Amino acid sequence: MKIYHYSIVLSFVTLWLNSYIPSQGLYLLGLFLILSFGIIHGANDIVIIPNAHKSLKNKPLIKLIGIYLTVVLCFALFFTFFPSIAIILFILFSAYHFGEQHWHNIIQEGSKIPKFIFEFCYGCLIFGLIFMFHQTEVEKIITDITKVPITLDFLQYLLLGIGIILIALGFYFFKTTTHFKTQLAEQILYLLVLTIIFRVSDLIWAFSIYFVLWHSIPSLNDQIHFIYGEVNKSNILKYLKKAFWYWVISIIGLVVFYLLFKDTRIFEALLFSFLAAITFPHVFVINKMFKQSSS
Ligand SMILES: CC1=C(/C=C/C(C)=C/C=C/C(C)=C/C=O)C(C)(C)CCC1
Repeated sequence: MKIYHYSIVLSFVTLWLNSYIPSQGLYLLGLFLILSFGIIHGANDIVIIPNAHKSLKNKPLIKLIGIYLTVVLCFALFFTFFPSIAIILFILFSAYHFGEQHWHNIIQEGSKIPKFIFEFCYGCLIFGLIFMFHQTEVEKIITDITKVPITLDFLQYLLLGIGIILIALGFYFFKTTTHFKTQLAEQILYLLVLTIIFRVSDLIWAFSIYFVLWHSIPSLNDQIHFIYGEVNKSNILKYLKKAFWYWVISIIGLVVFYLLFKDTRIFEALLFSFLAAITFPHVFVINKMFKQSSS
C-alpha cells in the first residue's frame, strides 16, 4: 500500500475521533503528536546532513551537532528579535516544505521553476485553508508572537489567487508529466477530504492531522529510504532507535513547558516559536536530500 493510502485511511479515523474525544483531549493529543512527530522526523537531520552535503561528509558527529545547534540558535534569536519577518518566512518556508514533500515523487520531470511554484502554492493552499477556517485563533497566536495586531481578512482573495495558479500549472503538468496525469483524481480527492477535516476540526487538531499523517509519516518513509536504501521493519526500528532519546527529552520538555505556561496567553506562541527554530534548518536538510536522491 502506498504511504498516502495509510494517510487517507487514518484521516477518516481522525474524523471519527472528533465525535468521541472532547476538544480539550484532542488539543492535548494534537500537541503531543505535533511535538512527537516534529521531533522524530527532524531528529535524524544530523544523520542525513553528511549524506546530503558533500563538504560535511567526514566531519565528526560532535562538530555536526555543534553546527546544527548554532543554526537553530541563530533562527531562535532571529525569531526573538524580528518576530514579524520571522513568522512570515516561517510560514512561507513551511509551505514550500509541505508542498515539496507531497509532490516531489509525482512531479519528477520538467523544468524546476513551475515545479517550485506548484509545490509552494500547494503548501500555501494547505496553510491557507487551515488559517481560513480558524481565522480568529490564528490571528491571536500570530499577534501573540509578533506583538503586532494582524487581520487575515485577505485570505479568501489569496486562496483564490493560489487556486488559479495551481489550476493553470495543473494543466501544464497534466500535459507534460505522465505520473501527474495518473495521480490527479486521487490528489483532488485527498484535497477534498483534507478541506472537510480542516473545517470540522479545531485548529491544533486540524494542523496535527496534516502535519503527522500527510507530512511527517511520508517524510519518515523518504528519509528511511534515503539513509538505509530500503524501508523495512528493521530499518524503521533503526531509525526510531536513533530518534528515541531526542523524543524522550522533548516530551519531558513539553510537559514541563505545558505545566509552566498553560495558563498564559503565550503558550501556543512559545510552542510555535520553538517549532519554527527547529524547522528552518530541517527545511534545508530535506531539500538537499531530495536533490541528492533525484540526481
Ligand atoms: C499552524 C499554525 C501556525 C503555523 C505553523 C507552521 C508554519 C508549522 C510548520 C511546521 C513545520 C514545517 C515543521 C517541520 O517539518 C502559526 C502561524 C504559528 C499560527 C498558529 C497555527
